[in-house]
Amino acid sequence: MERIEQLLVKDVSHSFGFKEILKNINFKLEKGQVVSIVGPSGGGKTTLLHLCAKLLTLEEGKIKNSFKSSSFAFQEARLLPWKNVLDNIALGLKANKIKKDKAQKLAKDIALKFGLEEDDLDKFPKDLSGGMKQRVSFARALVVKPSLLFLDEPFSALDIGLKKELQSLLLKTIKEEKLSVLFITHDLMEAIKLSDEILVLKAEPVGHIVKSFKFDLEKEKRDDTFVYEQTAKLLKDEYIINTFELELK
Ligand SMILES: Nc1ncnc2c1ncn2[C@@H]1O[C@H](COP(=O)(O)OP(=O)(O)OP(=O)(O)O)[C@@H](O)[C@H]1O
Repeated sequence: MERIEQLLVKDVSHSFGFKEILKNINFKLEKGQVVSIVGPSGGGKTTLLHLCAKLLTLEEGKIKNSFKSSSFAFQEARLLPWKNVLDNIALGLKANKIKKDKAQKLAKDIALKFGLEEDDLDKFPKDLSGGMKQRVSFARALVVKPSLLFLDEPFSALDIGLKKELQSLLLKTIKEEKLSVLFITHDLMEAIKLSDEILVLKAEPVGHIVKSFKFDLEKEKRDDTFVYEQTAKLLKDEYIINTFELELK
């Protein structure tokens, strides 16, 4: 029998010292699904993502991750400065004990797919633009073919063209490889474009989920008009207004 791949978060709370950051967080992420956590700065999004990815020790509640494998891409690319593009991408493959020749080939294929040029492959991170670093970071996260991908605001530092390009590549990968994604963002439009479900995390008095939104339209069919319309609708929702402390004009 095939095992069910899912991420189950149950009654999770977290504090740093005496400061409570998250309280009673519950949600589920299933195979092939994209769930985003949106909320204002300081609300505990990164803390929650890190708990889910086991980058932080869980104190209270349960997190059950039955996905076969997972990987992570951060807002800053976090490349190793002493390794070139190809070796940075191949890093995870090396950890998975894949032979060097094969690892280099897989790394090259995905680098080209993510818009890097042949000439870029032996460059070091210091010689790359921010956008190129982000492409490398994405390629590195996806080359290992994870079944679950954790994303920490991966598009926030990118210009609008590159943002759209990488988002489309991500959507394509999600569909083709049945990739599941948990990502955090404070960009509502991005969340609407990419998610099956959006969880709204409010900071006050302690980080908690106040509402969830689901979209029926397939992600590939969401054009700019859909995203703008849904954003306008959400911006009128009292939970969103309250969470982001928006003023109605
Ligand atoms: N290691 C830590 N030790 C102590 N406090 C921390 C630690 N990490 C985060 N915090 C605090 O926890 C709170 C939530 O931080 P977190 O980074 O999870 O929020 P966020 O919603 O991701 O914000 P942003 O969007 O600005 O990254 C903040 O008040 C932060 O100062």
